[in-house]
Amino acid sequence: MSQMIEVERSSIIGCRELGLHADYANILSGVTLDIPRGAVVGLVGRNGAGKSTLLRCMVGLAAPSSGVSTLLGCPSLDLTDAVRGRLGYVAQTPDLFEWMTGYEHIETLGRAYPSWNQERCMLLALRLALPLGRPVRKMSGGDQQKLAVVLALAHDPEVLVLDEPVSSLDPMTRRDFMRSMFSGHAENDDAEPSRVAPTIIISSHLLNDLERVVSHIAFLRDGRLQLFDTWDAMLEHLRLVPSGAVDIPAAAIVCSNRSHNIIDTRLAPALHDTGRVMSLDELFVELNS
Ligand SMILES: Nc1ncnc2c1ncn2[C@@H]1O[C@H](COP(=O)(O)OP(=O)(O)OP(=O)(O)O)[C@@H](O)[C@H]1O
Repeated sequence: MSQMIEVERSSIIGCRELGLHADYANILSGVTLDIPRGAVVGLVGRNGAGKSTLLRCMVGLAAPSSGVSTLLGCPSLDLTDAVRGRLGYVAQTPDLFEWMTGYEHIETLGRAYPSWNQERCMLLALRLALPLGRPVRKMSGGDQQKLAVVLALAHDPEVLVLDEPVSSLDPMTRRDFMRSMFSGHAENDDAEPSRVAPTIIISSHLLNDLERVVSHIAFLRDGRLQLFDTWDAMLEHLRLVPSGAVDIPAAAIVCSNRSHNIIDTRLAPALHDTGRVMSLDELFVELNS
């Protein structure tokens, strides 16, 4: 069957009807989304929802059973070296060499990327207090995670795909880390004013951290994209309404559980002042109850 499925030209990452079937289960089903340039997308969902699998499809490390994914206009399964050079990817388990020190990783990767920014790399490592002289096997899990992200950021990628990059970090380090990672975006652009902000997709269960830095949120449930929009639009238009409180047009119901409905007031403007705004944490719980 032809794979000629149109992807938005302006999208940095585009997925069309992406499906992945393995071990008699649908891990991904019909995932369609377009990530615009400069977006910071938080990819969230319960354990096993398919986040890592979707990210792996986006960067060409997993082959979908159906549909197509593109990155910087190139089919993900057939990325050119030039496109790979514009991508930074950090897997859930850091992809490092146990016997090599941080310095040796920096030296080796620095030689591989023409756009390597040694100054930025060392600055990030310093800010994050990375013990670069230690072999990876003697680093803590958090330091290994930090090193993997510093290495992914150091060639100034246009696209960053990060799979739970901060799960092992303590709250202080996480705050510093998020600042370093998102410098160039929104309020952080005073840190490196001349830098063009990369497009970022980041999966994480740390919703309070995400809420502060994302432009968009993608909710994945059981391999399906449940909701994808800007976080501002979700705050502006989504409301939590107790079941039975008011008559809601069916089209405006995003999701219902036993006690509540989540409604999109763009489809029911009369209900704009009904119900209440949710934090990302609350929205996550309601969408997954
Ligand atoms: N290679 C594979 N073969 C078969 N099943 C797989 C494979 N990789 C992942 N899965 C299954 O696919 C589902 C989605 O896994 P995935 O790791 O993408 O979820 P996730 O949302 O990233 O989870 P977590 O939040 O726990 O990291 C899980 O049920 C997992 O067991």
